[in-house]
Amino acid sequence: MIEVNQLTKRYGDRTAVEQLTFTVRPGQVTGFLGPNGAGKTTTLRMILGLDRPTGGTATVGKADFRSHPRGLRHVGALLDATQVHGGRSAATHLSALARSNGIPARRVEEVLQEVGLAEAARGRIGGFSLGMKQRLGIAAALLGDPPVLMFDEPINGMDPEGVLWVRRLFRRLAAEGRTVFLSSHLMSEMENTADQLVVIGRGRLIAAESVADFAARSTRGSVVVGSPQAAALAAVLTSAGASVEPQDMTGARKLTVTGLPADRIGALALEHRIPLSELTTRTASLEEAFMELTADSVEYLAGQPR
Ligand SMILES: Nc1ncnc2c1ncn2[C@@H]1O[C@H](COP(=O)(O)OP(=O)(O)OP(=O)(O)O)[C@@H](O)[C@H]1O
Repeated sequence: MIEVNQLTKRYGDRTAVEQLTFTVRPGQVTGFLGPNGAGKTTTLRMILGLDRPTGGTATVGKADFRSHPRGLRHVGALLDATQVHGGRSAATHLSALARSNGIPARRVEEVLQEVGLAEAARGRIGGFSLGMKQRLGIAAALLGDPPVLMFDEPINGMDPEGVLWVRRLFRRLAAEGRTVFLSSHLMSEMENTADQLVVIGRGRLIAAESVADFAARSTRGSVVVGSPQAAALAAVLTSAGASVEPQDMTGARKLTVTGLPADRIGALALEHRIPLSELTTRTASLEEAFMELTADSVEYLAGQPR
């Protein structure tokens, strides 16, 4: 369990994290989402005791992380996969970590196997791809067999096979009863991986709820309607209170309608003797829900100075 309470971090007059409060529970994968610069890494660093909060607290298993002498047995974390000594081998790197954390040496081989680096274990880390470095960082996090695991953007640089592997690994770790907390700036990465979401924007909490609840909060369901008489249909629907847009630049025969349900649109078309070629309800995707809820907190919007 990770508990964050009123956590705040300021750098001079810049506020990176503002009064964040949330709980990350065991037995589930929790996604930590926010646009670039939202404060995810800063929050993870404070939970790990690597940065000192300006205010508030972050505890792991009821204890401040710094009070645990054998850190890696308690929390495994991957923050920046590129921050490893390039001259060492993966095996040497992990062996050093195992020694300094009082972890049996046999765990090194076990985690190397687990992350698929057994073959590459004796080669220099300097020659590793980003995806391999991510695997090595995950191996280090798993080394102490900890009940709590935190990963900052773990999927960056991974190929599709690696993404699939890492998703299965996170699901399995959660099924074993561990607390699994993953950051990402992409909702699509969380859609198939996470049970719960903590969403932040500009350092503030936007949502802390299940993936399903988060998706349901997006109000923007719409209906796609196709008709050979799209212009006449648009006029009818608009006068019935809907808002109507052509579905794409070329699709003069297809409309995206919000504000009226599909059955009402069908009834109106029948009433006005307008034939329909399509009538499809679209629920907003998780990605759309995320963009909608964080729209006010994106730091850098293309083409729109703030
Ligand atoms: N050491 C620091 N000194 C000054 N400002 C900082 C420092 N670290 C982070 N910040 C600022 O705090 C804010 C939050 O940064 P952080 O790296 O935590 O965001 P993030 O959500 O992890 O973003 P990304 O997805 O881009 O990695 C940013 O505006 C960043 O510029």
